[in-house]
Amino acid sequence: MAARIMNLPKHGLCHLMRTSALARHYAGSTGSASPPQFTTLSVDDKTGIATLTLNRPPANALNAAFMGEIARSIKELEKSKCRGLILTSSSERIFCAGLDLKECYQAEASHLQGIWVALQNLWHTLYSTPLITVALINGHTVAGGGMLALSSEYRIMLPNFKIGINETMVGLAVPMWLIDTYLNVIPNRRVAEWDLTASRIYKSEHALKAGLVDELAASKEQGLERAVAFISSYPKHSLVARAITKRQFREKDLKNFEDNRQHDLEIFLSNIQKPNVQSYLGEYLESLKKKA
Ligand SMILES: CCCCCC/C=C\CC(=O)SCCNC(=O)CCNC(=O)[C@H](O)C(C)(C)COP(=O)(O)OP(=O)(O)OC[C@H]1O[C@@H](n2cnc3c(N)ncnc32)[C@H](O)[C@@H]1OP(=O)(O)O
Repeated sequence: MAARIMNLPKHGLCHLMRTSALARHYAGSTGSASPPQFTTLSVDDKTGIATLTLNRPPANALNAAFMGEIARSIKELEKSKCRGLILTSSSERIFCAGLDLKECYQAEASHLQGIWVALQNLWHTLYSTPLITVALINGHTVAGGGMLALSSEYRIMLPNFKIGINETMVGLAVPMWLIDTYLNVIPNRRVAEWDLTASRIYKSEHALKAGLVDELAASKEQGLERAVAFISSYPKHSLVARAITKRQFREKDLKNFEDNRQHDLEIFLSNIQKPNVQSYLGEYLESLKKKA
């Protein structure tokens, strides 16, 4: 396999910017350059398929630097000759545990802004990319991790893991763009509403039945083979038309998001800083620690 590891540029978050300026500043921006810290990227030159491996132990929890790195890799791949992207994890247990809750607890408003804008940008970049995207979910994936999986076009999951969007359980409302993303996969509005209001978490086998994932694979190796097969099933001559068609399906959600980007940031900042949400976050973090 003709594979290469790419070094891609890094983010440069300025935590001192005011809310509105910040949202404007980061709209369409994924930051400036420096070597990757939390991901590895390999590209197979023969197939044009890239594999981006999330590597921020122990839980691939998303902080601003990590999210900026993922988004920048996607943007770089779009400029290259790549046709497809496989997202996977270096951990054998966790694909992604969502936002880094430790960084959301008792944090400065400017830090929270940086996290949320990075999440918005990552969602926008992944959801809108013309690349063929596959999430190879080789571990638990919840909340922001669920967002990564659901924003991809195809999901292959290993058995006995959990997937879902549990924001309400953490005391946070699910943003509209994430509801739209969920509906793109589970178009039954009643099921989607129930899942998201109840913070429903599916086991792999049930997620397959519900249509939340597309295939189960017995191992990561088998999952990678299936992901390559999925991406390769699109003939070369169809790629431009395919990308335009994908964009058309997702355009309304992307526009809704752009129209409400600032408002979405304000809602997050107001919710996450409420004393009851912060106090619940503290207890939740304690409960995660006690499990160990
Ligand atoms: C206002 C609008 C809000 C809209 C929100 C839209 C989008 C995103 C929001 C979010 O993402 S909120 C994040 C919510 N995430 C969670 O609730 C996940 C919590 N974690 C788990 O449920 C479990 O850890 C797991 C992912 C199911 C894995 O379970 P497992 O038993 O395998 O591992 P643990 O022992 O629980 O965890 C290992 C290790 O990782 C630390 N950790 C886990 N999750 C997080 C996290 N989200 N942030 C920071 N750290 C996390 C956990 O504390 C353990 O650490 P150590 O004790 O080993 O140091």
